[in-house]
Amino acid sequence: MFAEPAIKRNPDQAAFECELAVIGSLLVPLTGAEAAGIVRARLRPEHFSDGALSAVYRAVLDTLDQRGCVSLALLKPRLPSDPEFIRLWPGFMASAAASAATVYDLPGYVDAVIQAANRRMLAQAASDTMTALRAGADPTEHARLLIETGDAVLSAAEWSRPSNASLGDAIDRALNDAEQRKANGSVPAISWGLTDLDRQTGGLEPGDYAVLAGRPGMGKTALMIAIMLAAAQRGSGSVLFSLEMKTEQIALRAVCAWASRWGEPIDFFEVRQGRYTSDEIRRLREAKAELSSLPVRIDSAAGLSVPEMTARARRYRDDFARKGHRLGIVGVDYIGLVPASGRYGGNRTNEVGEISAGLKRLGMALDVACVAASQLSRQVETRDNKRPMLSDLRDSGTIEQDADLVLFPYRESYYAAKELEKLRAAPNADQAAIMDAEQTAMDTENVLEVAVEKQRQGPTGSVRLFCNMGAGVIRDRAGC
Ligand SMILES: Nc1ncnc2c1ncn2[C@@H]1O[C@H](COP(=O)(O)OP(=O)(O)OP(=O)(O)O)[C@@H](O)[C@H]1O
Repeated sequence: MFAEPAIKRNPDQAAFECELAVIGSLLVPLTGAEAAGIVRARLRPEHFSDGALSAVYRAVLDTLDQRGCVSLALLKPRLPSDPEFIRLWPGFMASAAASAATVYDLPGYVDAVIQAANRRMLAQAASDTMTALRAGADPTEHARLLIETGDAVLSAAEWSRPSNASLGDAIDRALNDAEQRKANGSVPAISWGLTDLDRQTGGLEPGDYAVLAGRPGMGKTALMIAIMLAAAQRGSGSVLFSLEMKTEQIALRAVCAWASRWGEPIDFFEVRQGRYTSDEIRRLREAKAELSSLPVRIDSAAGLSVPEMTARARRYRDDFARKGHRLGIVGVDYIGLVPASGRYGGNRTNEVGEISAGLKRLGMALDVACVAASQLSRQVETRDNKRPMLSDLRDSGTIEQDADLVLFPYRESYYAAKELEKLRAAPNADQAAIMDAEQTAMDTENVLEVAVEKQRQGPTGSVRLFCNMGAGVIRDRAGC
């Protein structure tokens, strides 16, 4: 066994031997490329216990990619140039080649390397925290560090579920899903609770990241609440992280919307002012009883970061599971209020990119759909046609790339009402124009368009839903 200090500084001998076996497997002439396919998806250079090993791993993968095979001569230009490393690495490569894992055993070795990396990371965070706390450091800052580290460890454990990498198994799962849908009449894995939107998108899948983007007032929050409640009613537990509104405000909107689904609308603004009839309060109490039995949680803790949301969502998921429910949707209202890590020194585009990628990871790690609201810039309103376009997301970090689905809720009535106000306030009011505008405002009052502008797994298109913004109702138009 090769064990000189420049390569092997970490005391964890067993982990080091696994790292050696992994690198060795990539050096085997006939199966190196296959081994690379197995390790690449899960093992990152940082998982190795030593910078020199990370460099070797990276160099071997790059060489396999570009040349299709590895040899000491091909690797040499890609490796660290410090003299001690150069002296030791031929011996190290010989040891690695001698202890190579077979492609059959490789997943187990990869697990062991990741496990050891997580052990080191967690131990380091715990030891740094202890040292800092003993020296009087701010506990909240260190609690955040521990949550972030714990989240990274748990996410890695969830990513490493067996069989995810096998194409054959994945095809089986996809075909089984398709058969099940055929048998159940195309019931989606996670329904939006809105038939037309389900038809347009096929519903949501665990791991999907969907973004509801629009200007303020378009109905993003109302749509988010409607989706959460309807999904829960159809059996998918849902958690809404509301960074904008308090739980009580969301709850009032939810109960008014639920009580108003098919009857006379109950305006949440009026109820909040204490203005309601005895019939309305009776309907609200009935709606409350129904909603209380649904697996829905509203979490409005201020300033939650993505790792904090992930940690909390995991707890909600486990809590639901204990009660026999499955967490299906995690909603975030809205991305602009999620704090970033500070790594990008205030560069908001990069920060939004970090948050967006984190939300995609949250969905993948917890096997749930993540639905996040995002506010578009004023630029949308400088155009005659104020319907948003994908290019309006260009300033929003990598949202457009990260999202599996991008939906633009749009209410013509919002602009029609403004136009009417403007016409009425004009000094020489044009009566014909006012009548036209009144007609448009009336025709559009209960219409919410949702444009599906990006869908990774299907076509784009637009659906028209019924809305009553005062009551927060958003539902299918059927029966209107
Ligand atoms: N009683 C009411 N009658 C008509 N419209 C109403 C009523 N109450 C609220 N609204 C409208 O509903 C919209 C707010 O909906 P919602 O909060 O879902 O939008 P949003 O897109 O989330 O907005 P923001 O980004 O500002 O939070 C606003 O345009 C508001 O004017």
